[in-house]
Amino acid sequence: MSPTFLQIASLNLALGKFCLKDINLSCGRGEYHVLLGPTGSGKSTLMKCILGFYPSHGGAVFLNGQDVSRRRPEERRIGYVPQNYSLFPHLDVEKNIRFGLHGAGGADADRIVDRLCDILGINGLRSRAIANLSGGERQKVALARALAIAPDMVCLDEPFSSIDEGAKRLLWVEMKKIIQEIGITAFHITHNLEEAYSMGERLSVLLDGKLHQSGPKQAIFERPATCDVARFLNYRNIFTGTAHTHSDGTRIDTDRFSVVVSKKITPGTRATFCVRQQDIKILKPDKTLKPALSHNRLSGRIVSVFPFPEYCMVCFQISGSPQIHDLEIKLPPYLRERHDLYEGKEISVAFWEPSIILFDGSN
Ligand SMILES: Nc1ncnc2c1ncn2[C@@H]1O[C@H](COP(=O)(O)OP(=O)(O)OP(=O)(O)O)[C@@H](O)[C@H]1O
Repeated sequence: MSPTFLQIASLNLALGKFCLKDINLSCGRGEYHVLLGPTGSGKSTLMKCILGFYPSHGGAVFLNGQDVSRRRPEERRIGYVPQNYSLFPHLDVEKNIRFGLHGAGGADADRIVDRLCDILGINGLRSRAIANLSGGERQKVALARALAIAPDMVCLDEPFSSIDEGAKRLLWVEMKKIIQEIGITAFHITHNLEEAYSMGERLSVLLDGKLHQSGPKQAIFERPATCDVARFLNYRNIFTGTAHTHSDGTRIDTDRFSVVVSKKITPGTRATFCVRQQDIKILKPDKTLKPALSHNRLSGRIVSVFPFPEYCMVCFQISGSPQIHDLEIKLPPYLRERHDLYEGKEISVAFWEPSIILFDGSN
């Protein structure tokens, strides 16, 4: 991570029944950081603490090493694009952007507005009324207004929520490029997993007012730290079982099956783990099993097959299990034909150890 620019230290806030609980988060200079969480998890509230709209009830916000917790919003030099953009409908595009300059005029102000209109590609919109702009155009005007103060950081609250799916993807790329070109730190909030993955360099996951995980995006998407993060990221196949000593590490017995992991876990403790859907292999009956797969092999039947265009989803029931299905397996579409997968077929599946994610607290 580049040198820290934003640091939130042990921040607490209570708003009615909702609380932000002991938030610790840092974001490097020039980093594009995405705060991810479901609706109502407290993302906007946390952003408003950074902006200085809410005083915290304990803890501090540092910008560039300075404690800004007692500074007013306008003293923090943060550009803000609110969720609905909050553009002024009675002013045209250019006047909206100039508003960001707090009424300053003169050659410097003209130069800033010209540059922002150039960078954002909105020169042609300068005299247009806000009411006649598309969602994407409004978003660029809101961004230009936020950038007019030459901030050190920009906070973007769900900037694509009112833009249709197709346009969104193009804007993800365009907006990130613009912000990187300007070279400022971005703090962006969303509940959209694809948006977070496409735009963020580092991510933080906020669930019910608590920060569960913060780090490089691959680490979060590939190794969620808690089962709540995993569930939010659409992970399936989450189980809890009891740990037992095993010659290769630990055997975890769930009520339906056992897995073996190399980590040593105190015998008798409960461990929660997940088996990644895309890492479960369907075994060919005639092939000898690779040793790496031999510990974690299960027999059963296919309960259903969903051939989606991008992948094939197979629901698998372990022999003798009382559940309708135990595992969801995600395969590339061509494997459906190769393995001749259909409802009711008896199959064996296996997974190697790296596809088993042990969650924090499994000691
Ligand atoms: N001023 C307030 N007084 C009392 N409760 C509040 C206040 N502001 C927000 N809340 C509550 O705090 C919780 C978090 O709200 P917040 O807007 O931060 O969530 P969010 O994660 O940004 O959600 P969304 O994605 O829907 O915008 C919600 O339950 C909300 O009702």
